[in-house]
Amino acid sequence: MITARNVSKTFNAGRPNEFRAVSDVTLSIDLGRTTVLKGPSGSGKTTLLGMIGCMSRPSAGRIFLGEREITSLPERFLTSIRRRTFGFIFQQFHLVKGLTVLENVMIPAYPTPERLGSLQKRALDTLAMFNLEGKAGAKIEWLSGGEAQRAAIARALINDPAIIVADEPTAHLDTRLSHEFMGIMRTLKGEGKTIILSSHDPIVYDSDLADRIVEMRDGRIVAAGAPS
Ligand SMILES: Nc1ncnc2c1ncn2[C@@H]1O[C@H](COP(=O)(O)OP(=O)(O)OP(=O)(O)O)[C@@H](O)[C@H]1O
Repeated sequence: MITARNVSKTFNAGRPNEFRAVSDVTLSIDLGRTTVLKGPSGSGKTTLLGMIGCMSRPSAGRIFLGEREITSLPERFLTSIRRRTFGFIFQQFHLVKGLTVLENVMIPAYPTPERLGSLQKRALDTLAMFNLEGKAGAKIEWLSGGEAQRAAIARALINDPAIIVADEPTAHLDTRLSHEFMGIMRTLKGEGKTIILSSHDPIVYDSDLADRIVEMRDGRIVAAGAPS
């Protein structure tokens, strides 16, 4: 279980533009289930996901991964937990132009003592899961929207994370690709992955994949429960 206890995040603290993006959030996320953070733009979903996924630290409150409190760990431990535990899929994919598809998929594995050949094989095997092995040597910007989406998912899976975090994953996808994305998430859930999605897209929050909907407004949780 992932637990957030009284978590807040304040940007620009002490300055005139101080802003509290997340306010006193307490939340438990079950492993092996799919949780959807739902709420309007600016409600704090990305900020909360970032803290849960060890990408940023709360200004107040504590986050636990199982029994282990991760909030106050030194940066190098946090980085190591993040890499081993979480796979991230971002709103605009954040694929790196100029690099090949294979290189993009390998990025989250670095730094690593693993031999390049072995890492490349793992990356190719991951791309093959998405029928992209033939595109491994292509520049990432040559891919179609659907291919780029699948490359982004492959990249999130390279370290075989237990938890997939996807921030507004369908925001830039058409309806067909959005459904395809949810199909891939369904397969990953079937393999036992924990999935945490943020979205204001009904294709995501109305999906039968969602076990729990957490609704946010102005940095706070206003409702949480099974989908109605
Ligand atoms: N680094 C930052 N500095 C200052 N304010 C920030 C920062 N990051 C986010 N915010 C503000 O915090 C609020 C919450 O942002 P956040 O990205 O978490 O919302 P969101 O619910 O994910 O929105 P969206 O659905 O548009 O992605 C917004 O008002 C945003 O402008």
